[in-house]
Amino acid sequence: MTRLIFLGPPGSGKGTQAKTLADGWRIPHISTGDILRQALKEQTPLGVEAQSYMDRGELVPDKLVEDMVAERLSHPDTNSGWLLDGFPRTVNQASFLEQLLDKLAHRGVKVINLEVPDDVVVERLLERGRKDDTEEVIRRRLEVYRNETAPLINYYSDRLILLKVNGNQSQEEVTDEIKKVIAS
Ligand SMILES: Nc1ncnc2c1ncn2[C@@H]1O[C@H](COP(=O)(O)OP(=O)(O)OP(=O)(O)O)[C@@H](O)[C@H]1O
Ligand SMILES: Nc1ncnc2c1ncn2[C@@H]1O[C@H](COP(=O)(O)O)[C@@H](O)[C@H]1O
Repeated sequence: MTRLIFLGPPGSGKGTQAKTLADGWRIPHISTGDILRQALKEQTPLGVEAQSYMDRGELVPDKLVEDMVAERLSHPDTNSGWLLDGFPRTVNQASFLEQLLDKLAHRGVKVINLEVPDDVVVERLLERGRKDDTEEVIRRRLEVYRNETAPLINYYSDRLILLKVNGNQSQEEVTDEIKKVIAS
């Protein structure tokens, strides 16, 4: 049973790796960013509320994403495992997730921390060209990452479930390293 949380700065390859592995293992890839972008496209109340935060590179309020993740993890397809990409992003969200997984009896979670230098992620994001991949918004997302999300490295390291992976190599090499570290 594989249950993985992907951590790492914007552009570190969380979505790329989570999608490849989820397709191969036939388990759900749960990306909070993708769910929010879909809600935005459909102009649901959630999407409308999230839009201004996303456009500015700010985090959407915890409660909104926590409800989304609780709803998604309640689907039966997650009983065969899951990959979480983009959640948690704050210590509050991590502590919410811990309690939720406890209630759902989802055990054996591991955290993959994709390590990629800042200059490399900026270059990748400018090339990706999503709506929030402008220089100004990227700068803000990196700042938010450092202030709000990076503390999760210690949070999960303290819980002895953090696995470091060099994200600054080819996509295939990163995938192989992830498979290796979770097996060891
Ligand atoms: N190992 C890699 N080498 C080079 N480019 C990569 C690698 N992995 C991903 N990319 C590219 O970098 C960009 C960012 O990757 P991806 O969207 O997976 O990152 P992310 O961590 O999910 O970002 P975000 O948190 O902003 O959604 C994409 O254009 C992707 O194709
Ligand atoms: N876990 C999250 N908490 C708050 N805001 C979030 C979260 N996940 C996504 N967001 C918002 O969506 C955009 C894009 O997310 P990506 O993971 O980069 O696709 C992010 O900047 C937040 O505004």
